[in-house]
Amino acid sequence: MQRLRTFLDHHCDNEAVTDIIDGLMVACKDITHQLHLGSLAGILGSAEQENVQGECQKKLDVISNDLIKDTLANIDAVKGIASEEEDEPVACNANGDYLVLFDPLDGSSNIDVNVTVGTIFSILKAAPGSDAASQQAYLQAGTEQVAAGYVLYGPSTLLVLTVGKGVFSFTLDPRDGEFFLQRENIQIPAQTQEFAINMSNQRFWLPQMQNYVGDLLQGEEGPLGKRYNMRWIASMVAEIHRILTRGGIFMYPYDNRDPSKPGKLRLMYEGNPMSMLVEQAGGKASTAFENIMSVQPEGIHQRVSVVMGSADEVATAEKYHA
Ligand SMILES: O=P(O)(O)OC[C@H]1O[C@](O)(COP(=O)(O)O)[C@@H](O)[C@@H]1O
Ligand SMILES: [Mg+2]
Ligand SMILES: [Mg+2]
Repeated sequence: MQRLRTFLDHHCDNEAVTDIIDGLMVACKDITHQLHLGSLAGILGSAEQENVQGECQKKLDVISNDLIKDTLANIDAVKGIASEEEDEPVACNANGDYLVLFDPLDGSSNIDVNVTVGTIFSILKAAPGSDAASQQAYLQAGTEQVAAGYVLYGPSTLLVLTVGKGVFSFTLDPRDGEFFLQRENIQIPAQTQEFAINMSNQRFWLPQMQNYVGDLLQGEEGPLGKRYNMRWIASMVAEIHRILTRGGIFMYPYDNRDPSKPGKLRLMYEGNPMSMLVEQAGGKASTAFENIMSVQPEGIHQRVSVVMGSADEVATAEKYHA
């Protein structure tokens, strides 16, 4: 079995990116440990404070953010970081060439019920002379990502990674703290009969999305002519991992619950990295109107509509919006 570092040394022809991914995994192993301790360490529950997006932070959101931030700040190649849990970007090493954007703990509403959560990350090259303390340095489209991935904290801790040459997954062996290569060149089946969406928002979606999901629900009696199954874990990492394992379509579309928040998921550290993984695995990642990775970001915490997974099914969803 191949160790992560050995794999990266052969597969990733960029030493700086290898160091960043390797370093990031040190923090993710610490997060695994904290999650395993859970209530024994008194770290479940709310941190009694809000992040910049007005969302109530969990203690573990804050702990995970600090672990990743401190680890990355000590890696020479990292020029700056942007996180869901930081209002503004944080400059790290002036001589670094890379920017790391992350969601330290995705699906954190699931922590207290002991359901799968994850860390999502995206790595961008910093423009020469850019100021890593300013948002402007980070506002690059998803197509510019040099690497992306997530760590899923479930029954096992897994890393799923792309450096632009396919998607690979690694399992953490808790006995020696090493990640080992498990699946190579992961491919998402083009067709599916499984969808994931939070149905409780149905009345807030655009009419096009209501029509599409309405037709999914009609199954073999409707225009799509097949019966669908539904899943909703409320943890994007877990949903995307299912899709990378057996196909499916995951949607968190625009809705009009709150006009200041068109869509729930964040472009730069949720939408873009997951889109890179899905596309590298032969799937499709769309806002329902355009490719997510083509969206030009205007802010690091910008939200985006997400429709991603099996290529043919995402294309069908897009047709309803054409
Ligand atoms: O609670 P809802 O509306 O079902 O939303 C669930 C979605 O929100 C998220 O939890 C957002 O991520 P955070 O937990 O990092 O804020 C996704 O993982 C998930 O898909
Ligand atoms: Mg998230
Ligand atoms: Mg989060």
